[in-house]
Amino acid sequence: YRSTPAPLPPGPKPKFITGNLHQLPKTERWKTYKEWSNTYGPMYMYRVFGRKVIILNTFKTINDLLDGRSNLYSDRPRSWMYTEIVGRKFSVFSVSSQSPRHKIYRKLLHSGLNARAINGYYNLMEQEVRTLANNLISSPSNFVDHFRQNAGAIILQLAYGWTVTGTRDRFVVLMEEAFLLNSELTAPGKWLVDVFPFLRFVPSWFPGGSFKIKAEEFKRELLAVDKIPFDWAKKEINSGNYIPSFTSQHLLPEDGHKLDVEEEDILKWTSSALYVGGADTTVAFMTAFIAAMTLWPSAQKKARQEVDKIIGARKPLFTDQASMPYISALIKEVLRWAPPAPMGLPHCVTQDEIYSDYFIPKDTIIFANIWGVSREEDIYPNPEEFDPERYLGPSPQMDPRKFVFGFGRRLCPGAAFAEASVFINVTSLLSQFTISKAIDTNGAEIIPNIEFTNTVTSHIKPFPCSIKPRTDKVA
Ligand code: HEM
Repeated sequence: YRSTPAPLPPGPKPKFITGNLHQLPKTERWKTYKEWSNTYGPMYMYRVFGRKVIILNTFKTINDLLDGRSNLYSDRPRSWMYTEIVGRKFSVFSVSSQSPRHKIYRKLLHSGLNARAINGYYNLMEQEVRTLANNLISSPSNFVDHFRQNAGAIILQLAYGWTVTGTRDRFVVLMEEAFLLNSELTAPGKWLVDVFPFLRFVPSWFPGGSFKIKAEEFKRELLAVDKIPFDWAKKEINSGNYIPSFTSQHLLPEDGHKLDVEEEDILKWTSSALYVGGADTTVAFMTAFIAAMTLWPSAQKKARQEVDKIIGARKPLFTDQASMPYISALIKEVLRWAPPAPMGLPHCVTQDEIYSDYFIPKDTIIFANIWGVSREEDIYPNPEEFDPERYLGPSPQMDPRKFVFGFGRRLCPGAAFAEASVFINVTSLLSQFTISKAIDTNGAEIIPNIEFTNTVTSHIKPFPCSIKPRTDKVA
């Protein structure tokens, strides 16, 4: 133990080798992390084997460090298994903030997701919301599958020019597998090689080396996710018969030059990041929207009044948002009430630091408890209550977009795109459907129990509700 210039942040007492692994919560971990802050304060540290992890639980600590000192706090943790052996080092989500690739990726993503680019996706979103509405009419209880198809169809067409057909679409299934693999691979404390890096030299047939066989499988499968859609798009583009997409726009640059191997690799990683970052999060949002509308009919009623007044029988346009304060507030409130990524993604600090009289060593993993901020009572009184009016009136509460999309140099590049796409979906669904509680066999309303999955993008687990075409409109 070397002496440190200031004490390390407080935290639960670690065990000798495994640290706090045995205490890590298995369900809705953000809730336990918020409870721990009652004991240890807004910033505390735990350990998993030798690795130090800090959880920031208040808007102030998060804003001071991840935004205020973003030049130091925007790295991602490296791990032997995930980033090195399975080879995810160059993925957009894992790339080091110190790698030149980080800036290149962000610039490229911005080119495909900025306000002007988003206008170009309007027809696609509009066409897909019609498919979504038809699917909801024919099988309303499968609403999550329909949201998945909707998000997948928009993003796969945007990224590769791929047209999704049905819920079991080949590429949608491929991408869904990637989510499962990624969450298995990144579970804390799962791989011994991250604790004892010398194990990477052990051959796969030797005791303790079998993880290498698993690693090869993961590598192959994850590579397929990035490569198969990209190679498909390339083939279409070369044939001359293709739907314009992010990939086609960059594979055929205006100056006519042919991409070299490195440029192609960059494009491949950014196209797949669009899907990985964009599909699951919008599904989580739309599911939470349905849950909120089921539980709070008065908010639904007010929102629908605004939709009927401003949009009436025509299609919603992006520009309508400016004249729909209640809908804008409702979208903010869904983001706050059920943040799609409640713990965000891990950040990592690139040098020794002091904050609030505590020492934060270089390479410490930092998580922002986004959900914790959404429940800070000083900022959001009565935080479990879904109430869009928080953001209206003379003294509005803080806009949750300040924290649900992440921080510093890692801020979500898809935020504006996500908002545009959920705006079209939310207004269209409110204008065409009534969402209410399901009725049990005795004719009583079922109050859904809201529970979230413990994953990076957290989804509300299946719950009963009723989604019906509005009786006052023609289905
Ligand atoms: C409601 C929807 C969304 C939410 C709540 C959300 C939230 C987040 C959060 C919390 C992060 C981590 C930021 C950090 O590390 O501090 C992130 C990163 C990212 N998001 Fe989103 N996101 C959403 C939609 C999208 C969409 C639609 C796309 C693309 C089409 C996208 C692409 C990405 C990418 C590529 C990153 C990685 C950025 C990096 O590591 O540099 N996201 N998002």
